Amino acid sequence: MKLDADRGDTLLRSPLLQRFPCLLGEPTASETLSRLDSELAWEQPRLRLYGREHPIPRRQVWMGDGEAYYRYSGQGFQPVPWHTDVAGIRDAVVERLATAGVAARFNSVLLNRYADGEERMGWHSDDEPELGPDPLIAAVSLGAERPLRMRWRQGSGVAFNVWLPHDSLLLMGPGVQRQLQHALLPRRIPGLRISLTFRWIWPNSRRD
Ligand SMILES: O=C(O)CCC(=O)C(=O)O
Ligand SMILES: [Fe+2]
Repeated sequence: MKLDADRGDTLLRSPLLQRFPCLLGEPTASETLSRLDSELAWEQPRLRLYGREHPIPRRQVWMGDGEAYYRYSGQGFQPVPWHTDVAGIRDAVVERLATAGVAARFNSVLLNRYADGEERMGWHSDDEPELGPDPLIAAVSLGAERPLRMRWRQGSGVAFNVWLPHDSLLLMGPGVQRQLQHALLPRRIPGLRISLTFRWIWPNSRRD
């Protein structure tokens, strides 16, 4: 059982897309979900889309080391300091990936809070310049199981769903952002979901 969790589930070999179950275990995973929900200062910034401003259809917190300044849709985000639980999840991710033979480091995380299946994130790749040319991104899911929809940016490959159960980890390896886009589309799935997408922001890449 332990071995299977360590090896995970390889969804794509090139670029590497791999899903691991049971990152934190219970009751830690469920307790962490409710602590993050109640303790973090969730924000709903307004972003400009096609010349009009809209509140994002979810809530978020940008967290990390002080140097991990990030620009996204024309706005800058200064990270809030690490919450103890989130630092613990970061360390568990690094350890699980190391066991799977993947070396990774993270100085920042975007936490996304989806109150229910109506809340969502549109099509995008995580390809901002501060992430470097071929970022490795690790996404942890807590709460309601929803599919991350993936589609190829070029060619005729078919789109597919990656279901992300409570307490799972999805590794998006180098090349995933360059070759694919992903989205969390609205679905009739009830329940709170919080995702944590861990990244490495190159220090001194501030663009403003
Ligand atoms: O909520 C998710 O699983 C997707 C989050 C995401 O794509 C991101 O934070 O860039
Ligand atoms: Fe993303």
